[in-house]
Amino acid sequence: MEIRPLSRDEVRQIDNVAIEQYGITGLMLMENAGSGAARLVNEIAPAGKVAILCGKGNNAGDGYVIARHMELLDREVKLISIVDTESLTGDAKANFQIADRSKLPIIAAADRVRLAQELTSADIIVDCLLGTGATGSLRGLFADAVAIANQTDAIRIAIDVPTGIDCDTGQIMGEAFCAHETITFVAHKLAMQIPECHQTFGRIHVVGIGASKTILQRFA
Ligand SMILES: NC(=O)C1=CN([C@@H]2O[C@H](COP(=O)(O)OP(=O)(O)OC[C@H]3O[C@@H](n4cnc5c(N)ncnc54)[C@H](O)[C@@H]3O)[C@@H](O)[C@H]2O)[C@H](O)CC1
Ligand SMILES: [K+]
Repeated sequence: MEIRPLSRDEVRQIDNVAIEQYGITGLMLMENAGSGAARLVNEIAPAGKVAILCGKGNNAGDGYVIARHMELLDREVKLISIVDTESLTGDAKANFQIADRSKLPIIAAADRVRLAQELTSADIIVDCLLGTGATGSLRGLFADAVAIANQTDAIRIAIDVPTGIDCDTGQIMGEAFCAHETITFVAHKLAMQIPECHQTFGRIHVVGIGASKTILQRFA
């Protein structure tokens, strides 16, 4: 089903309708998002060590789901959290806990040096730092993580939206994760129509998250 490019607010509406009116839970949406993204990462880059950079919100939550499914695909994967995992909440916290209890490697990278160490050894870097919830210029280690990732020769795959670019306006908030591939959920985002942004998004793939046709029809 072809959906026109959506704004962050429209994507949020889909989430809210799915959860509040249809009884689809946020965890179901995140599981669909993460498992679909994991399969696509495996297709795009079928070999090599995968490092998943995680921030604080549900984009990070996707990363914890992606890691679990990458391991099931027999891939070598590690998670790098640039925030204190104690600060995670909601569905992101739930999937962090599942990943942690599943003994998936989760590294707390609290500074640039550790980030650089962990990222230079990765063949594929998956950006789960910020998604549609990003606001303003990148703060703290978020800017460092993007800069370091951009300097590696790893394959860079952004989840939902590359960190550092506004998904509606295409404005770059400091520096943006320069993705070779972007795996976005439900539909293209408005900024993906802006020619100048194409080098930040790279090749774009759309993954459904289980919101039913009746929900999506309003945006067809
Ligand atoms: N329907 C869907 O498409 C689904 C999308 N999913 C994923 O959820 C994210 C959106 O999650 P949200 O928690 O709203 O936002 P983020 O993960 O982007 O994080 C926001 C979080 O990060 C901090 N923050 C915001 N701006 C900055 C900044 N400039 N510098 C540093 N830190 C920042 C702040 O703490 C915010 O709370 C979406 O993109 C998808 O990946 C769901 O998984 C499933 C349904
Ligand atoms: K991202």
